[in-house]
Amino acid sequence: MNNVITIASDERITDMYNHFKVIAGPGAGKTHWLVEHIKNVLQNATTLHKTSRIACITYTTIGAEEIRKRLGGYQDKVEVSTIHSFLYTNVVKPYLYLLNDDENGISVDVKAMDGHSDNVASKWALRKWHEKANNWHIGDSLKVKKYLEGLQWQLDGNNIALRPRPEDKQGLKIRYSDLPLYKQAFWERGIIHHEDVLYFSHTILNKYPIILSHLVGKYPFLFLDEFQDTNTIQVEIVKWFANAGSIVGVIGDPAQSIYSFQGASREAFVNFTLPNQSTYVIENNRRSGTRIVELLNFLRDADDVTQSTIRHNSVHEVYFLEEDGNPTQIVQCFHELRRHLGMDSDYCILARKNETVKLLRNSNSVDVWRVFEEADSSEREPFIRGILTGYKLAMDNRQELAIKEIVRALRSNRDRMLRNPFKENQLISSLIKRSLAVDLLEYMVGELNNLEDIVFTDFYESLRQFFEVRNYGLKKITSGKIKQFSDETTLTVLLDNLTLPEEKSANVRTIHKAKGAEFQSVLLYLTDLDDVKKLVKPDIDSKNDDTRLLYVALSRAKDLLCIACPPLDTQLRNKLRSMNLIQYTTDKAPVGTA
Ligand SMILES: Nc1ncnc2c1ncn2[C@@H]1O[C@H](COP(=O)(O)OP(=O)(O)OP(=O)(O)O)[C@@H](O)[C@H]1O
Repeated sequence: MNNVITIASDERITDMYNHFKVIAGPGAGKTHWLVEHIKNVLQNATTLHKTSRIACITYTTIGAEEIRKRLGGYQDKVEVSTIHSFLYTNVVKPYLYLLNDDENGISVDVKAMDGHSDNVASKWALRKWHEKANNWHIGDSLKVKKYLEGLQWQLDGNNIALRPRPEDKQGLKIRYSDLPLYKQAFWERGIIHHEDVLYFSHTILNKYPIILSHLVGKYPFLFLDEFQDTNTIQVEIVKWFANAGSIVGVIGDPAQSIYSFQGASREAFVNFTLPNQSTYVIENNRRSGTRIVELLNFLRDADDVTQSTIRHNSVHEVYFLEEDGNPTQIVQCFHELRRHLGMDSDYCILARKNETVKLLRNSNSVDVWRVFEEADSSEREPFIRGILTGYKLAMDNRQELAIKEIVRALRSNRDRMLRNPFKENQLISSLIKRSLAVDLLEYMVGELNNLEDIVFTDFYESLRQFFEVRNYGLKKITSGKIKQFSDETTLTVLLDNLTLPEEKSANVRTIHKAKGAEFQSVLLYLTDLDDVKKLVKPDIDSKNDDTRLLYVALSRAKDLLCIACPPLDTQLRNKLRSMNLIQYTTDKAPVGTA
């Protein structure tokens, strides 16, 4: 790489008024460096005034919490948030009304708007969409649901359009011109999805660039971590901030770009440049032991970045295990190895797909939440999903987010009347929603530990009583499919099958949910031989994310790394051995090391 300056993760840069890009591999200390850089700017920059702050954008809310914690006493002058939350607070919430009813054809109930949520094509939304688009003939509701939930805003020149992911098309004949009608159904209720935040922000800032001048005054510095996973709409917005006067700094690793399905690409990061930008590289890996770093370097052989380890005293081998149709045995084997090596600190088991995570968690193979939704006509499913997500977040020590989630589950219309599954004509204010949410969370944290084995009917009844004493009425479950479902389904099953959008303490996760995290021991659980082939013949710069996903997973390990593979042929097995990976078998002795 040309004109690149190598720095250490604890090194201060002197030209803090230039745009910058920091490129570094996993465990190099990017986040550590960013936190120190923010402190440096706060201490020394002359362009930060009383009312201005530094904006620090992270990819996840867990990432934001971590940075806030590390900033300690410095956090008052820093707004640390995800790009969605930053743009929602600073652009969408205050200015979205400007777009209503103009030639964009956008009509959002701004008053009922309360944050942004996942795009879930629930029954009412599907019904509304079919009604608006008059396309009842499109069958296969499961496929349609997946198609609509995967919709993304794509930037093409000056146009932004709503498009499906290629893998969701599955022969469905849906007119692209009908897609905005799906969004419209939500917007009319004041519901906007995460991806809509980007769309609205882009449209607002494009139409009213004067807002940018105001934002640049408020945020003279804008830093973005994990920028390799930024999509093209975000890239454009960030460039607008830079052109309008903010000092922009982006940090990332092209080899860890794993969100192509959301429109991110490693090229967008590699090619990202701003006028007079300084480019820095941090070379070492401070996280992982020697063998792990060797394997990581092998995977990114085609790249410019070769890491050296700092942790020379961590020299554990990298192991592989072959599965013979018994995942439980593999997991036991991994724990046995941890014990054998004295690894008693944290661990994580990583898999590519949600289904594998479910299998490893012994969860139900039937999608119980979908059955719930199908069985009910009073929209209990999103309500219960919301409050139980809140409960799980609280158990994950994320109280503030938990309360937000419950507040959102207490949906009301523009006249502030509670929606289903509450009875009609019950007025609620935002303040009461919040106090109800706090009470409900306390109640669930206190009670659910003892109640997990009860059937849903009983849990729902206890909820009904909870609200009744607070003068709010939930509809009763009396008969029909929902009654049968409620009598047959335990709360434990519902909780086990509820995956959080982000997880902080789960021991079994998808690779995407382990981004940025680190563990003493990692088991990467591969179910597909193609992944093993990618491991032995990696392509880190490829258009698809396959090799990079493996790379992200492997680089989460500090000391012990194990890879579980499906049954291998001799050639593949020998190839792994030639890469210095040690086979660990159920008879406990690592093959070839006894
Ligand atoms: N200068 C430093 N001094 C001491 N420890 C450091 C330093 N820099 C980083 N570390 C430690 O090294 C580990 C990796 O750092 P960090 O999480 O910042 O890496 P990263 O580059 O953001 O990694 P990834 O891209 O994999 O998320 C962490 O445990 C961090 O506390």
